[in-house]
Amino acid sequence: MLTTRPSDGSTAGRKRELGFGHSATSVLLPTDPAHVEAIRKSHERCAALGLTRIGHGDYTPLPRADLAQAHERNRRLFVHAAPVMELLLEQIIVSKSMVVLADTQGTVLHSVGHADLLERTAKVALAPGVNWAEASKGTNGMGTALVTEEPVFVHADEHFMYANDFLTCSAAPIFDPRGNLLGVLDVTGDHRSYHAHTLGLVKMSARMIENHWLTDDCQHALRLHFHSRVEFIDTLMGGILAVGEDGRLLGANRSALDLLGLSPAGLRMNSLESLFGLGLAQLVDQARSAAAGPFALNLSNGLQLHARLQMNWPLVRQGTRLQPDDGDAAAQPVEAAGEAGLAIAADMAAGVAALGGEVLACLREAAPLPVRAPASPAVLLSGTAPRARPAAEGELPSDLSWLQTGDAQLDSVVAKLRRVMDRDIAVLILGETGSGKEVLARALHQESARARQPFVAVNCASIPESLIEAELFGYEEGALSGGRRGGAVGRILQAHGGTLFLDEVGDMPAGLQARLLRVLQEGEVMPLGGTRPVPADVAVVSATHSDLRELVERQAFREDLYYRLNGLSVRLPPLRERSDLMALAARILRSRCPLRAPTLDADVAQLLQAYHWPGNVRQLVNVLRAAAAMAGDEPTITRAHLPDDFLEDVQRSMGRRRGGAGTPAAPASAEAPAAALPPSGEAADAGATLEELEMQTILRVVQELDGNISLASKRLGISRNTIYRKLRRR
Ligand SMILES: Nc1ncnc2c1ncn2[C@@H]1O[C@H](COP(=O)(O)OP(=O)(O)OP(=O)(O)O)[C@@H](O)[C@H]1O
Repeated sequence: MLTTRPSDGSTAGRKRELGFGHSATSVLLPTDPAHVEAIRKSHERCAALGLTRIGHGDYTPLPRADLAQAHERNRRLFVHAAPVMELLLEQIIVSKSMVVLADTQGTVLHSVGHADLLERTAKVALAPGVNWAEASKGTNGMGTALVTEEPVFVHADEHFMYANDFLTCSAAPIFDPRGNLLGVLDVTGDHRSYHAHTLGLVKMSARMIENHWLTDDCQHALRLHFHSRVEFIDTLMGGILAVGEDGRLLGANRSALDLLGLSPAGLRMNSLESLFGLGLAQLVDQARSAAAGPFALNLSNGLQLHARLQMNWPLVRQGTRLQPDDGDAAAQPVEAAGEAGLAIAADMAAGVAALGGEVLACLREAAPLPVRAPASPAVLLSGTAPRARPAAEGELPSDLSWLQTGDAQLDSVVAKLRRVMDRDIAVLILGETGSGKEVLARALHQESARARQPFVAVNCASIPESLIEAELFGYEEGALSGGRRGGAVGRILQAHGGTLFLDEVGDMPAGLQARLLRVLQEGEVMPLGGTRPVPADVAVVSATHSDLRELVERQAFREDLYYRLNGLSVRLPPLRERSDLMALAARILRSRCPLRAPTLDADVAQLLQAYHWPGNVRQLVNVLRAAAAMAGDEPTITRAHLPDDFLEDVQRSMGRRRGGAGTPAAPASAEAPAAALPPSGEAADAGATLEELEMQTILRVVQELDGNISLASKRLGISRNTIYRKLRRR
């Protein structure tokens, strides 16, 4: 523990006595004014949010279903990060620390470290599902790095809450090649395990994840690797630019932005021509004439860079354009396709060497007890990095056929979509909440020619109205008070080349509808505060549970936008109308327990088939996940394993059906759960409309659960967004 705590929480007097194992040693903490200022500002933010230093924060993990959704949303990040995290852990294994990955909301997605590494309490607090956003835990590595979007080190009493004084954290944000924040990587340990190089290792690891993301994203694009020093081209310090066949810049790693002095928004405004004064064909010619070696590139500011080109397909020249070879034997790949990016392990080994060979030695020496033997250099260099496990929950569709589990209505939806695919026809998906609209949109993207490009989902109902414009269109630096340095690329441009999924599109504010229409018609976006429109090539898929036509009639939705979005509309059937419930159930159980999925006993199967599923597939997923957990190692799920609230609901709806009383067994509205759950305690208002009954039920459940929207969403079988939206409209 720290021997002293400055009464004002300041970071002055930074030479602190730290107990290190049994032998106390003194450590010089960073005195960099920028660091001191960053911590001070973070404390100010926490105080402004009403947090107190004596507060403890809530360490309850997200409910399982919400965590599964977070895993699903961040599956790609996990796949790229997991092997890097294992290797990072190897480097710090002796330092009593955990390596943690959190999403942009600060929710822990994955953490690795040995059970003995941290005291149990801290280990539990770093478990998946716990939130470390600055707004909930005060100043801390993950939360503060997410707010500032800069790497940060938070040591001992630099944490805003005294409860976290015993920790030391080093965190670095992770960005995609277009500059969008993906999450944060962090090393947290007992404060006695402080080591000056940890932040360096974390930054390096975050860059490694970003480089692998870029290489994967742009594996069919041409990549320019460069640095001002030739020996650094293929190191973590090397810049990488991904270039499209037409010379457009598709993405860059952080080193490239640093070397070129560009922000992510600035990248979009530039091309090969504007940066290097060269077209793509000339660049390739230059690379070829340099034979196998690097070639020189001159920036307009006079700086000389050394570069090499890499692509995974041969190019042929067509006049001034280049295009993939269609069989011309004379066309040579600029470089052999075998090298699909640097191996992660080799990256780490090179990175450690770059940080200074003494790092590992220091970390090892500092440790009183090596917990696990570090990987041998042979393992580090051979490229046999630990493989990422597939995310435990939530399979993702690989294409449309993934959705064909035996329902004729679904088959017909898939057939229609295949007919319009890749034809620049906007698709509108209609369906009740939880029926799988986003899953269908993803499957469509995966099967389309745009599959290697981004799929960007925007939930128009969950973004506050004041932020949605900046979120969609992006902004230039200075255009937004409180905006980030360098501006931000909006969601539309993030989807460039890929698919933009507008969920709950009926909730888009009226003012924005006109701007969106212009983007769709003109194929370009003007970021807030921008002076030049930026081309945006996106396939648009939108979804809604509302009756858009009715919104148009009520003039709540623009008719011209409606027709623009509705090139083809398809209706996803609600689960109660589907004939493939058993096949879906089997899939969900398989994804939950891949090795030994339990089966359903006949009674449960009958019950599931008779139920009307107001929350659709989402509710089925929740019920089966809970039942599978209850069943544990038992091979069959019986009624006893089903959640109580679900059984009560089944009984209530069956009772209603038996009693008749004119109550439909299946809800009539898309947002139907309220119809399935009339208010308990007092009798429902006989004269109330279905909508009013629904609202009464939502309010009752939210009240019963002390305002816990996540639990209410599980109980009602509708998404949290839907609850928030309905409560807002009250
Ligand atoms: N065919 C399917 N197989 C397995 N799981 C599915 C399938 N379709 C949907 N799901 C699961 O059901 C849940 C809800 O799906 P999704 O988010 O796509 O619904 P939605 O209609 O977009 O919901 P909302 O209207 O609330 O946004 C997710 O957990 C998803 O993984």
